[in-house]
Amino acid sequence: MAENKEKRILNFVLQNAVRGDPQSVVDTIDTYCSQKEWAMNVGDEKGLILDKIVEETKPSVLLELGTYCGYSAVRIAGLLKPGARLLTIEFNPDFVAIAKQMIEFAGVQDKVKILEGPSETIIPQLKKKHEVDTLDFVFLDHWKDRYLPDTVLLLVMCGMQRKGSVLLADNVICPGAPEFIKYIRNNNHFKCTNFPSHLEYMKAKDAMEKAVFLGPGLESMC
Ligand SMILES: CNc1ncnc2c1ncn2[C@@H]1O[C@H](/C=C/CNC(=O)c2cc(-c3ccc(F)cc3)cc(O)c2O)[C@@H](O)[C@H]1O
Ligand SMILES: [Mg+2]
Repeated sequence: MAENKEKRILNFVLQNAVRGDPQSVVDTIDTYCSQKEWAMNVGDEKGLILDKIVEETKPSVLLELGTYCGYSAVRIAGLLKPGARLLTIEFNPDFVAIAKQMIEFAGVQDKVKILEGPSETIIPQLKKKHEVDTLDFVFLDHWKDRYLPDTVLLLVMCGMQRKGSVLLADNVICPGAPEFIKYIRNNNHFKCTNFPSHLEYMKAKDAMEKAVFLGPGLESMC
């Protein structure tokens, strides 16, 4: 198996984190990625913003786009109430394998289900194949130019957002998601809040955008 950065991150966790302890896994990844090799995890500073928004939303059904190594999946799962579940979509099979082991090591495999494949294919399957009625929380952290099309897909799938559903997008400054931001801030069915922060493990400015769905207008009733 080719040794790559993601494998080195996983091995560092397996050797240094406490099995069954999500916070320990998150802290260990942050230690490795801040001291040894940078990686595109949401990280500790933006992670605290993510934590707060998950805790105040008290979601039961969550979706993440872009699992990568499973850092945010483990972080979110550690905050969920009993019975709540996180579906996380990832199309890179190598990253799926890494994230699966990361999630199992953290002991949150009963709360997290990795859906392997492209979001544009899996989102339309959520209702029928994955028994999702509506989503309480969606974390966008995949390719930045896919934030907008996938948000529209989630809305168009009718009922994928209920009144009060929360969309949280990483990296709206760095690398940036300008089309998504323009759309969501001008859509009067969403109430948006920006959370300034910094790029994970760096000094560069970044931000997260929270968009609360206010409910469908008559024109979008399905
Ligand atoms: C399009 N549909 C898709 N369906 C399923 N999985 C998808 C996916 N797109 C991407 N993915 C996966 O999500 C992940 C992609 C994440 C993209 N994230 C970034 O590009 C990113 C990039 C930076 C970054 C910032 C500054 C810089 F200099 C270099 C990088 C920081 C971040 O926090 C980021 O999230 C991968 O695991 C990829 O395989
Ligand atoms: Mg990110």
